[in-house]
Amino acid sequence: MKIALIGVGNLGLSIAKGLVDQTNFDVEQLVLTKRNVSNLDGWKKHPHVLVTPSNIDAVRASDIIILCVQPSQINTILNEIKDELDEKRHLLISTITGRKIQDIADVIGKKVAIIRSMPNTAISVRESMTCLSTNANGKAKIGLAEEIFNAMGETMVIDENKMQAATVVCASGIAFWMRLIRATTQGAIQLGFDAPDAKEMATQACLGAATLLLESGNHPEEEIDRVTTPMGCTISGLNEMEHEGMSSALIKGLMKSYEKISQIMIEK
Ligand SMILES: NC(=O)C1=CN([C@@H]2O[C@H](COP(=O)(O)OP(=O)(O)OC[C@H]3O[C@@H](n4cnc5c(N)ncnc54)[C@H](OP(=O)(O)O)[C@@H]3O)[C@@H](O)[C@H]2O)C=CC1
Ligand SMILES: O=C(O)[C@@H]1CCC=N1
Repeated sequence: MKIALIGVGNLGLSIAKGLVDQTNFDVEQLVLTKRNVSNLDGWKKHPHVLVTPSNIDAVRASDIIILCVQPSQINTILNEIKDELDEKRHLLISTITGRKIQDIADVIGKKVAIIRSMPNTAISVRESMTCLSTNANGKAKIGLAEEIFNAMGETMVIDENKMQAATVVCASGIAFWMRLIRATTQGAIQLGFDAPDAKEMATQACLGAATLLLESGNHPEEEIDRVTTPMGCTISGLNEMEHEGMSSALIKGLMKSYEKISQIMIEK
């Protein structure tokens, strides 16, 4: 595959790392673009990676173009590359928050296959939960998008009208889970562990909980029931957390995050 990543910042670099580390398919060429490429020198040593500030060169050299710029930057890029886009050759994959497939199609003015994706930064370690949606023009290429993102984690094809919700749960979700792990680390330090040990304990406990659910298919409460000894320490801690509003705070945070995406959608 010949892939271009346009706008390699936080997410673009994570995808680049995931792509070069995955082994499911050959990346014949990977083109990375950003305006200031000085921090991408390390990438030049990769055999199939080309670094360039030219989005047009990237589109000419690639079949699959993954757009990773901020929402406010996307229209400039689309206007810059639209004349180079070929309806038969190119697949455009957007990672842009709050931008509909139709918004992109309207700027391009061509029937190029467009797929909207929502990966997260764990794509760098091939553990992303990536949601995908498409419209009629992109349907024939949804399998190709699944192949790409399945090599770097899990994928789920969803209706486009659920993409904002998926952004909050899966992409922002990385930050939310990080904060929970950090809070657990702080608690462990207060209980007497040094910071590195506390972080390792919190992180492995989190991985263990997630793996239990993934491998058993159980509901979280079923696994909680196995841990909570009657009159024991776990239920005491858990109930105190709920009295302090833990579940409520998380749900309210997800709703606030969702509200913000509606605002991003208006700010074109
Ligand atoms: N960060 C995340 O976890 C996730 C982000 N997203 C979405 O991905 C997109 C990118 O987010 P994120 O990576 O955090 O943002 P960043 O700001 O980190 O990255 C955007 C990159 O685009 C480059 N850029 C800006 N203008 C141009 C241009 N004209 N041509 C080429 N490159 C350009 C910038 O570099 P330079 O200034 O050098 O050009 C920058 O490195 C957003 O739309 C976001 O909503 C989606 C899921 C998760
Ligand atoms: O915070 C944001 O707006 C983007 C979308 C999801 C992750 N980062």
